[in-house]
Amino acid sequence: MSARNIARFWEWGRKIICVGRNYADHAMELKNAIPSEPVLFLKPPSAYVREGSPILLPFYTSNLHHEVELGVVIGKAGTAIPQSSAMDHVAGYVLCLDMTARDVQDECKSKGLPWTLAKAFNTSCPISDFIPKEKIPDPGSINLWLKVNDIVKQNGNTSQMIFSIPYLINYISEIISLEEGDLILTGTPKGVSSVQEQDELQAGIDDILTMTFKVDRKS
Ligand SMILES: O=C([O-])CC(=O)C(=O)O
Ligand SMILES: [Mg+2]
Repeated sequence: MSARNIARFWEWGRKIICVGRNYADHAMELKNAIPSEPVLFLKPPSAYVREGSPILLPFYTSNLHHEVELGVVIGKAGTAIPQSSAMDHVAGYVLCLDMTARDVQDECKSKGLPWTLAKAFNTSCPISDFIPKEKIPDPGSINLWLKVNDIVKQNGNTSQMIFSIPYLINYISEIISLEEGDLILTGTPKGVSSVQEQDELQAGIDDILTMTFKVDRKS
């Protein structure tokens, strides 16, 4: 058997830890308070979808939203990782979409229920190719954008994050040990909106990378 390749980390079946409300402008557009601690939730590895395969609309939503996010790929395991050495645990990055059934999430919020149905369904985590760490020397200052059918919906900069990547790695790893091949989704800037069957989503990071996904209904 050949050695495992971090550039195909999504095949390893490791955790996807998502941070919510990490950009004040997005927290405000959904009328949420600015958090004083990171808001965390999980997606299963079955949420991954790669370019060439569609994002499938769950049958139980009529308001599926896109959220473009920077994903941080963990390359070295650790528990209670100090902020000062947090970046040593990063292997690279991916561009991610945190697909969210917003109507279902709103219902979960009002009933005090977990967000699993809203956030963790099959194809709820489209990802780009792996970006080695060296290609993004300053992940705290890059532009993320997303277009639906060629119309710009999201355009934010990671400098707007409330909690930085080292802060998040320290905070998360105090609670949930990080393993090689885990992915952290770092939250979305403002501009989230509804997508429909047959829409085309294009997203990118500066001039580093773009990715394209189509929305479809399960046949
Ligand atoms: O659903 C939400 O608004 C929370 C979230 O994932 C984000 O802020 O990226
Ligand atoms: Mg999100």
